[in-house]
Amino acid sequence: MTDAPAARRGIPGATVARLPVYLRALGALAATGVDTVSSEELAEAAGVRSAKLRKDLSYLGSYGVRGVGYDVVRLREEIARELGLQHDWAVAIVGMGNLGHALAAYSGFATRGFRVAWLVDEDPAIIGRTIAGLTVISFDDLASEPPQGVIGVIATPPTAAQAVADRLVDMGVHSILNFAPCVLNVPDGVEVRKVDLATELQILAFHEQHTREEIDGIADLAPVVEEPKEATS
Ligand SMILES: NC(=O)c1ccc[n+]([C@@H]2O[C@H](COP(=O)([O-])OP(=O)(O)OC[C@H]3O[C@@H](n4cnc5c(N)ncnc54)[C@H](O)[C@@H]3O)[C@@H](O)[C@H]2O)c1
Repeated sequence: MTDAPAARRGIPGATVARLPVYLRALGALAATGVDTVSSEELAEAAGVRSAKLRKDLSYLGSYGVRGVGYDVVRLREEIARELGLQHDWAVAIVGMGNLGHALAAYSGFATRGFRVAWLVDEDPAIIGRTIAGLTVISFDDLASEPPQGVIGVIATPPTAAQAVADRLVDMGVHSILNFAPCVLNVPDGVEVRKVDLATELQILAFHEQHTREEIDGIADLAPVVEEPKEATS
């Protein structure tokens, strides 16, 4: 089912972005006791077309068995291995305001193999506080023992985000998840992923506006039905 060397060859970014979706769908199937799944069933559970799913999984060297489908446990392992999820990753959250608090308390990171290990802020009123069982430290504290293989999460105001990214990169961080609404400049070899709920809402607003225009347009084109005249005598 798997050709491991093939899985090491270049996988398109869009495919990588869908692998966690397949993983989540497979997890849900496994939880209900499903052993094997067809590409059509898995594609439907993941919300993609089955041809796309098959193409994506072919990059991992997974082709399934004709007439049987994919072994759920095995495919989960293969995707998890490709994503580097066989071991826990430590996460440092920088900026312990509203968002930082919520992220630190989010149990979904731990269940997916991400251990929030450091909480960082610059505000002396916040440093030393305990949030979700961890003590908030300063950047200098973090820099005194630069963490290895850590994923940095930026939850500071945008005005501070570039300086925070620079400090994380100086410490050897190669992977950053940026929640601040700004573009970060980082050297080659550093991967930045951006989360921006406001942008997502703007895209939905666009969709909503055009849907309404279509509905209004259809209403304008609808034939006018004349009310029956009442008898006068
Ligand atoms: N991506 C999204 O969908 C989304 C959603 C909500 C908020 N945000 C963004 O997340 C960020 C945080 O929002 P919030 O509401 O938690 O803000 P907040 O003001 O409540 O918290 C910001 C925290 O960052 C700390 N901080 C500032 N500069 C710092 C630095 N140089 N080093 C370390 N810590 C520093 C502050 O002391 C504060 O505790 C903002 O940029 C906001 O726009 C993004």
